[in-house]
Amino acid sequence: MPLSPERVLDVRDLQVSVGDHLVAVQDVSFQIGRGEAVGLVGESGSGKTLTCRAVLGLLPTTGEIDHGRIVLGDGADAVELTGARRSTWDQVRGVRLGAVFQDPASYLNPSLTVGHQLAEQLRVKAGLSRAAAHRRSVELFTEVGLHEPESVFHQYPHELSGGMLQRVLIAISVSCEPELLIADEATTALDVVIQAEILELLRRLRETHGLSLLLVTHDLAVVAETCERILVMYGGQVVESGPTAEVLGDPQHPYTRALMDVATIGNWERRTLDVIPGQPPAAGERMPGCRFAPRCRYAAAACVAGPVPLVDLETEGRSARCARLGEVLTESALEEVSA
Ligand SMILES: Nc1ncnc2c1ncn2[C@@H]1O[C@H](COP(=O)(O)OP(=O)(O)OP(=O)(O)O)[C@@H](O)[C@H]1O
Repeated sequence: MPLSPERVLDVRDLQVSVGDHLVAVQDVSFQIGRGEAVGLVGESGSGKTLTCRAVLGLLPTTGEIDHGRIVLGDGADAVELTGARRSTWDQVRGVRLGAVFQDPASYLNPSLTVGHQLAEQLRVKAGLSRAAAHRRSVELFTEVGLHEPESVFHQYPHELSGGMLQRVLIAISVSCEPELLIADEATTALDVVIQAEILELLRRLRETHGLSLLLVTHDLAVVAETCERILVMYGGQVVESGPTAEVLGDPQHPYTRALMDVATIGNWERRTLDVIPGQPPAAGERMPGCRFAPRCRYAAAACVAGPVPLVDLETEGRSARCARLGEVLTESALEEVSA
């Protein structure tokens, strides 16, 4: 899909703490262009969900943005979301920003029909009349692939399967034509066939609605198929980013390489890199240098001496946070290690 230079999201220098001022997301910056799909990957606990929730203004009660800027839209439509008031969130969330999560049932009211919940959103957020909201709801249910949409309209969440509920939630999320849809592990709990259908639906919605997508997943294959760009997070930081094909074709950070190795041996269900000894750092864990160093087979003194910045690479749009950039992931170094 051709990219427009127009931005729908600009996140700069984001830091998020949880609990007793434990820093869980640190120094995170990225942009999403109009119509662009960006994949956010990393092990469990790497800060993907907190990053998304910071953008959505839905941090847990113990979570807060310490600093950084989150701007939705560009030019005259730009809105600063950090520190936004409730009235701003009412105009943004569910309208310009949509979201779907892993467990759709918990985002729906069990005592109201799914049609009522979508129609209500259209009435409140898009100002449609009762009759128009009903008509549009049925159209949207059809568009997201729900068969017999009129009868689905009158069903309650417990009467629908996980895949159907996710379709309902997607219909609700795109009902007000948002600029950006955040999908946080939206297909993780589904079986592979339904997962593929939902991903196909997201791809189609991108085309028909001009949606931008921030897709959080632990599945690199999904990112490879769906996203133009990838952000790899580790220990609360972005460690590598760039065009998906280039990053996955020639990773520059040992962590990205490790993720790819794990993906290749089909170990992702366990969602830890147990092929590499050690655990990822916990939120708030202070480390002077690279947060991956204790688990990195290439770690040297330079890696733990001090903070390692995210550095722009020669290839446009690529960056990586490694003290030994260009030194360790060369063909010869890899051969040496695997020998
Ligand atoms: N409400 C909370 N209270 C305390 N710590 C939290 C809270 N939410 C997240 N954390 C911690 O912050 C860090 C980042 O968590 P986050 O949920 O963003 O990771 P993630 O990459 O989305 O993981 P997963 O793939 O498991 O969802 C983790 O160390 C996690 O334990």
